[in-house]
Amino acid sequence: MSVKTVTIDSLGAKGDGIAAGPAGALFVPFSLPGETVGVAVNGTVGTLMSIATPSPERQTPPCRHFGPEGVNGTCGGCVLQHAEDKLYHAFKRQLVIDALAARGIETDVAPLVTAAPGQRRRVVLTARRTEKALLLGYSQMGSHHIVDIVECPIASPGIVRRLEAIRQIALALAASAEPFRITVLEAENGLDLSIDGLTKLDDSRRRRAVEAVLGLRGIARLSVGGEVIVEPSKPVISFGTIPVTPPPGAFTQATREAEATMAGLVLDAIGKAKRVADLFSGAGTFALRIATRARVHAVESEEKALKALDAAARATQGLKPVTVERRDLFRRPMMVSELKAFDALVFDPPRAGAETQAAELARSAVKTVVAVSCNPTTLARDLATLIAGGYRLKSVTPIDQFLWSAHVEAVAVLEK
Ligand SMILES: C[S@@+](CC[C@H](N)C(=O)[O-])C[C@H]1O[C@@H](n2cnc3c(N)ncnc32)[C@H](O)[C@@H]1O
Repeated sequence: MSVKTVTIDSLGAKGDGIAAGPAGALFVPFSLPGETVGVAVNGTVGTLMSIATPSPERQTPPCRHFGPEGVNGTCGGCVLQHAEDKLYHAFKRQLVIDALAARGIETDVAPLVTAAPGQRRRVVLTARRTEKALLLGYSQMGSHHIVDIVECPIASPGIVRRLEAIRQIALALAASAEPFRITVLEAENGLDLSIDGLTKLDDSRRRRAVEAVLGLRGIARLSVGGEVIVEPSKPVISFGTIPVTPPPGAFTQATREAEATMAGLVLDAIGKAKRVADLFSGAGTFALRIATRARVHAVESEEKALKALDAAARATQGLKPVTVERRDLFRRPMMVSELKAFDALVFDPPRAGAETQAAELARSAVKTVVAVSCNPTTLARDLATLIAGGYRLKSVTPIDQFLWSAHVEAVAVLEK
């Protein structure tokens, strides 16, 4: 390993600074464009050792776990706390612009809808018992080491306030030094904790975990491997005005604010459409809101999510008809013949995108299509397919949901 002085030219897609290194691009985490930095070079990665000329857009990271002055960042949850908002926001929007341009799509990308600290209602923590205590936090960047957290400025105050309670429950569950994951969702009536990766849960640990939850305030449900262990009150979140109990560990948008923005864009785009399909619907984030004004068919591969959606629709007065279909849309996309039933369609796939579905959709006559995405690269690929099939791209809005990460959401509206 050698130590070198380099100047950072730009930010890469993962938020690392990029410099010209001896063997091509050198990626330097926690550096910013224009900075001259000392780095320990190991292949294509430079570990930041010192900053000779800091960028005027460098700021003191708000979280103590990010690393001293942004040098040698420790907690793997964030990559860009050291960048001022203007630079950080431009970086996020540019991720979408670049991904579209790489597919030959030149369009006006709307300003970024920004995120603020304290908004995350859903975080995924890792816990591991040690000889003396319990580590609870995020994995350190590039390693399995868990950074034990006492604060987390991205998480909602309701989660941060209960970190100690989560720690007590995790301690009751942990049988060995094996790490396990805790998905924490702040529901409207308390935390919904869903544990994965615990290989065994004997009766005494189960009992201790139940006692821990019942002795604490503010925990709505604890599940292990999808099984509900204790549920002092059914966790509820609302999609618009419609209450839903999501299944343990289910996908939910990570912030209410980003979800509301995405849902608003979806509802604006579908306008007065009467028959709408919601593909990759999850537990009904968009479908249930759409059902306040149009008939909706929700398609999703997770049975429990669909059950939650269906139960919420049945329990809510005054909605238009909602139908649900369990289907693997990668293997069995909705075909052109089926798509005839709809005048608008929303699709919100996982990071892999919706390649096969986009190909069918491109050949369809569905008038309005809204693509919601957490991955600009696959979004751009799927949009290119739709555009080649005759769709016109009306708008693309980037939305920040994962503050200080290199992830960005986007909502694209198309018409034929
Ligand atoms: C990004 S989430 C969006 C969920 C929902 N639209 C929302 O906003 O809450 C993607 C959803 O796609 C579902 N999914 C993943 N692979 C799928 C597949 N092959 N076919 C159908 N649904 C799938 C996941 O279960 C998840 O609910």
